[in-house]
Amino acid sequence: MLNILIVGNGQCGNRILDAINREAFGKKSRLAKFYSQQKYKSNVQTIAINTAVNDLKEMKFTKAKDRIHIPHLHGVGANRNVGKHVFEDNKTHIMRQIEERGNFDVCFVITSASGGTGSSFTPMLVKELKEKYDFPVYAVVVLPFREEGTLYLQNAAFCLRDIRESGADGIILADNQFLKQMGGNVESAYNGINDMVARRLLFLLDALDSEMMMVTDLGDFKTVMSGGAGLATIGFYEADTDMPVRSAIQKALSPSGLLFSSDVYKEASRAMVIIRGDKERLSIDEISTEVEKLSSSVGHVFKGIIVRDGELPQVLAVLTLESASELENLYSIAVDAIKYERDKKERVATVKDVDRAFSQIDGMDPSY
Ligand SMILES: Nc1nc2c(ncn2[C@@H]2O[C@H](COP(=O)(O)OP(=O)(O)OP(=O)(O)O)[C@@H](O)[C@H]2O)c(=O)[nH]1
Repeated sequence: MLNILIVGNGQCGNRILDAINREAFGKKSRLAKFYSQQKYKSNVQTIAINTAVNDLKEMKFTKAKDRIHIPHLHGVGANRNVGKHVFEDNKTHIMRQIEERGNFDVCFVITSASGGTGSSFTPMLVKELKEKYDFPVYAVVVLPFREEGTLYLQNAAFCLRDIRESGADGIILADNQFLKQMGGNVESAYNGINDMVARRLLFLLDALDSEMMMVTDLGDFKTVMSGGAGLATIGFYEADTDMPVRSAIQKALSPSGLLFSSDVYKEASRAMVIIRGDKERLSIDEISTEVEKLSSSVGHVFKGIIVRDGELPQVLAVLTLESASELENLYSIAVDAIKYERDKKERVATVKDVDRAFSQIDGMDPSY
């Protein structure tokens, strides 16, 4: 049995963590977690960390003892410098909370790249974890909608770089911009995206701790994640009643199945494909053909098959990327955003008009 730690930092990280707990505890009741066992096979510990107490209160499926409030106003207002200071001041407290939960085989830290709290806490937390423990730590990072503004874009660019430099064993990307077709308004898009990420992570955890017909395990996952440029994405698809497993694999690998835009046949470096379902529906020939097609363009593909009676075929693909053209696009607009913010700051520093206006009343008092 694997011991797994999942940390959700900041609002986005908290919400995805809550979606994971909802799936794991069953959706029936808000109070299900108090009465029923979680559905994880592994020993999974979840911790939500945030500076904004309201974000923590909003969580419905994560136990109160698993929500750690780091007091700082109502968040750090997308300012990563403030966030870094707040983490540093509270590092001992945060690390003690983790230590108290025991030993782990693997850890996932979930965050948005673009806010203040999660994006600054995550690289620092990963660094602390890597210095203290020897289990692998993977960051699950949500990229912003491109129209969300210059501060979010520049945060995303610096956050990703910081996470890579933190010693993380890999970064799994999910992109709000790419996934925004999930829902009509922002809230339902968020919920849809959070559910997608939660479902994929739970499937992965299940697969890493399963008795499989063909086995993939944590060791294989580590090998996949260590390939490429340290960046990865996850694809998933559940077949309809009549869909052959071959089509489900193709769909999981196609843009509509992925969390981050990529042509995996061109950009992937290593992969792990796990197929789960009723034995009758899992044609070994079809599976082998599709996996060979992928391995002929990406190199090594680990293959896992989990037999579950009565289940429709579901396919999960973890893919590390050796190049990511979409990330290059993001960085090129982030550079414009950084320049824009810098120029604005310089302008504000040199423009004295407002000071001049105020100085006109220096030494005067209001008369009533
Ligand atoms: N997918 C998804 N993205 C979210 C969600 N909530 C916020 N985001 C995205 O996260 C980014 C903002 O980061 P947050 O996680 O809200 O910020 P934070 O880490 O709490 O930091 P501060 O609020 O600045 O202290 C934006 O790009 C949002 O689009 C969510 O529930 N799901």
